[in-house]
Amino acid sequence: MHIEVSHVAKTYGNVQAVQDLSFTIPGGQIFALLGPNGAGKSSLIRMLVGLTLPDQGQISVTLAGQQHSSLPEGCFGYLPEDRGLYLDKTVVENLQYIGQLRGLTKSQIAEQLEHWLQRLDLLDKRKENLSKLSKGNQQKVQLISCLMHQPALLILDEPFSGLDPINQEHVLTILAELKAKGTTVLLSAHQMALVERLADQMMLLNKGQVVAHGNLQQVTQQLDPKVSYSVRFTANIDSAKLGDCQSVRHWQAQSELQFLLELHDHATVNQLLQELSQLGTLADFSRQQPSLHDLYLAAVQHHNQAPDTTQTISTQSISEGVAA
Ligand SMILES: Nc1ncnc2c1ncn2[C@@H]1O[C@H](COP(=O)(O)OP(=O)(O)OP(=O)(O)O)[C@@H](O)[C@H]1O
Repeated sequence: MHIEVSHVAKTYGNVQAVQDLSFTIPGGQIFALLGPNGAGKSSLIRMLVGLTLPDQGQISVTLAGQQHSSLPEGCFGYLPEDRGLYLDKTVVENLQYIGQLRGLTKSQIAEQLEHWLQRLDLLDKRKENLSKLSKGNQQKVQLISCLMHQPALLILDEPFSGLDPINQEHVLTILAELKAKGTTVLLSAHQMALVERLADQMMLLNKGQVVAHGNLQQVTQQLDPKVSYSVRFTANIDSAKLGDCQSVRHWQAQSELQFLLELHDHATVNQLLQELSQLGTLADFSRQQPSLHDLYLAAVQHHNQAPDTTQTISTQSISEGVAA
């Protein structure tokens, strides 16, 4: 299994939902699409599963040595954004029906049901109508419906949405186990902290464009993290004097005593400490590493403000706006 997406674009009316996207998913990888609402994640997924066609570009899928222009029926499990099970049927009825559609035998269905209902803590809900289940439990049933036929590829549109932290961890573990068995996974998500623990590749989208793409290290680099330093003084200082420090490029007050500082490129931490100690007694000093989540928020904000959004922000600073 190998998926190649080449210069794919999709427009709805005057909305460019997906703009010239290219990427490759080698078999056995977990590939995550991230991005704010309307970034184009679901539009891309719908093209991949063949629900819509790209306006431009190609999708090529290599499966067992054969090339296809879309995903062959039956080789993948798809969790759609609009969940599609029968609310007036029980959990078991829904899953039996899906299993039959997938060509599983009765005993295979029974085996899969036993395994997954137990795994996802749904055994006691098996005879309940879906309409009686919480959103999170409905989501878990929907997930089982994608897993029952043990597909080589899983395409999951927001698999973590509606799940509590414990169930998010459950799903994370299940996906990691499936990957270990060779399953390829393409998922979209908003939960960056979860995805960064799981994904081999991440593609961060905004307005249908790539903001950053690669493994965690590459994506972090592309988002151009600026290291900053947090300092807390034991007593009030004349904060205006922070702007006079030779080593300080930007500063921002976090409280009366605490400040966030960014260094000039040529400045050293020693120089900073010396200058700060002349302003007051330091109670605390630490290096701040922004999380991927924070970097991403800043990058999307920057991308949205840029007059020409066909440029990616990968080489631009994400730390503007902190008044000196
Ligand atoms: N069928 C459609 N008809 C018209 N516009 C659409 C259609 N599907 C998507 N769009 C538009 O395309 C853009 C991308 O939407 P898409 O659903 O792909 O984003 P998304 O990243 O999946 O967002 P979310 O995180 O909210 O699910 C949005 O502006 C959306 O309004």
